[in-house]
Amino acid sequence: MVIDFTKMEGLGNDFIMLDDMDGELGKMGYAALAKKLCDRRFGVGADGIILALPSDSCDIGFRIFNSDGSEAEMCGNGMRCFAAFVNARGLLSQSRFKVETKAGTIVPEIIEDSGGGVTQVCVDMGEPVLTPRNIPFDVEGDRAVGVPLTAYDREFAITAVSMGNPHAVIVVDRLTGDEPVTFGPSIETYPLFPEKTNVEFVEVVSPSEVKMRVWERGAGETLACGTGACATAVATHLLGLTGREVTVGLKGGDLAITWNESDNHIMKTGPATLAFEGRVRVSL
Ligand SMILES: N[C@H](CCC[C@H](N)C(=O)O)C(=O)O
Repeated sequence: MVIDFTKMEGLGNDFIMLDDMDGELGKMGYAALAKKLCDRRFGVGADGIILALPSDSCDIGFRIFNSDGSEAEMCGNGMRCFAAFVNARGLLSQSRFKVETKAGTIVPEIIEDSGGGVTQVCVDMGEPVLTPRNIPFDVEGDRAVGVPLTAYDREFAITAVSMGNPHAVIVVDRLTGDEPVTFGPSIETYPLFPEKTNVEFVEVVSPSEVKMRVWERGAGETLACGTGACATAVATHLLGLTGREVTVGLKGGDLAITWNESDNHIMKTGPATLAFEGRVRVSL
């Protein structure tokens, strides 16, 4: 099958954007397609694929598959790219729309075309989920804040948050940068996370600024993680370390996160960038 695609990235977290409104790609199997296309040697190369799909409940549907073929409930950087993609393809004409995802209804709004293929997008990411059984994180209680967990003979204090997808946020005194590859794989697959987890290592710079490095479930270390930035802002606020407006500094750049006191929604603002468009012949 010959497939037209658009390659986009949000702070270096890169995705192959695919229009599957006619369902033809789904017949190949999205998981196998993701593994094939995301391979950085034998394919196009990306952290994941993102599909535009019909929806009965929202303006449009969204699914994301990691580079290992696993499906995630949501993707924050990918949602910004998705908004710019569906707008550029004319699938939707409005700048603010409702998207059906496995994490519920998500509302992106295109706020500025910065030129050069860069679009600024603000996404209403919905409410964070803090109850461990709904993350899921198999510990008692109605919140998991600073829960001790040992990996590689080192104890970590885990604050678990779901943004539709699970996150284990760990605050460290000072980031060395090698935490994700050193500790990420063992925490991602820790038995207390029955659906595995994304893992964020965080250094608090001030009450309004943190630095974060991430090991993503199903993708490994990435340059940025949008849902992870939201989970980080929630976790550091719960720990009393930051306010409700936080700039999260990632390897790929900064994301502005606000956790609204009024409606408990998380707002995330950042860029979506067009890398290139292409056509690929795939046989699975
Ligand atoms: N690897 C994640 C999905 C992508 C999330 C990340 N790229 C983002 O920007 O939120 C998971 O399996 O939950």
